[in-house]
Amino acid sequence: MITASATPPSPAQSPPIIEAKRLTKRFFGVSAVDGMSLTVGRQEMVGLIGPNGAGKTTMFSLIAGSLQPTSGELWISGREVSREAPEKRIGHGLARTFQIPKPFAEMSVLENLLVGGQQQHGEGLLANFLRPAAVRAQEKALIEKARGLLDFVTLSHLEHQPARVLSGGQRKLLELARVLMADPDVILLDEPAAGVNPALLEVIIERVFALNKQGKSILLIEHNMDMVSRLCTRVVAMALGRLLAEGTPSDVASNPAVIEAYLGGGA
Ligand SMILES: Nc1ncnc2c1ncn2[C@@H]1O[C@H](COP(=O)(O)OP(=O)(O)OP(=O)(O)O)[C@@H](O)[C@H]1O
Repeated sequence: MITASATPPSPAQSPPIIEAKRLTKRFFGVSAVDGMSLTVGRQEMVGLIGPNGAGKTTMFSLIAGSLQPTSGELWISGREVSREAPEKRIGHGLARTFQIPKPFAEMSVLENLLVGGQQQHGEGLLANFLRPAAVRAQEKALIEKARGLLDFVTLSHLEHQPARVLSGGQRKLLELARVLMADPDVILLDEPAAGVNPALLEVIIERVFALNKQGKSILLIEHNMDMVSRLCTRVVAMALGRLLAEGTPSDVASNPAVIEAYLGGGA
């Protein structure tokens, strides 16, 4: 018998896609992140701000799994993943971009998307020998997907160019396309506006907005408050590894403790 409980939960009812509970990371006795909690709801776009050295990037590394917490817990979609490897978290729909993308400079823009390390039949010589048609079909599908994503990030015209010719902003767009190859549900975006010229910045803002509208949850580290307030409904501010304030972009930007942290470089 079908009951009401068989209905899939709405975004509002389902557990947060990211839930960090009292995360702490100490390096040689110094706490880069110190009892930090935050949540990102399904289809939510949350800004993570704070002065240099606040612990934002360390927080991303703890969420992505490239760093293990000294203490605290991390949950993805209601499942505890605190000790899981980064690859397993990717399998749970989590992706992360880097502040300074490092594409393979001599490979073409398209090839950079194809080396994304997806599970392919063609990975083994044996598979190539035994199932050549399946391998070819999968390669074709991957190329089509990569081309679609290059179109989405407005880089189609550069498909065959080596990645080294890309500007800083174009590298950010390629980085976005790279993580989209894995079909993530939630994306950790690390300073997508840094070093990007104003024209391309508008493209990045518009593309990030479109991804959120498509249903992707986003946690955005950004110093550009204009971008944060245009994109995010909720902002989390941290300083000295701790939560400082949380609320709407305008509430957080006018919070005296946040202003003091930016002026004084701490909290
Ligand atoms: N691997 C490490 N070893 C030692 N200390 C570290 C390490 N990584 C980060 N830290 C320290 O932890 C603190 C937080 O750094 P983090 O890079 O997370 O800050 P941030 O908010 O991302 O800064 P920014 O805005 O400048 O990128 C800093 O004091 C930094 O020096």
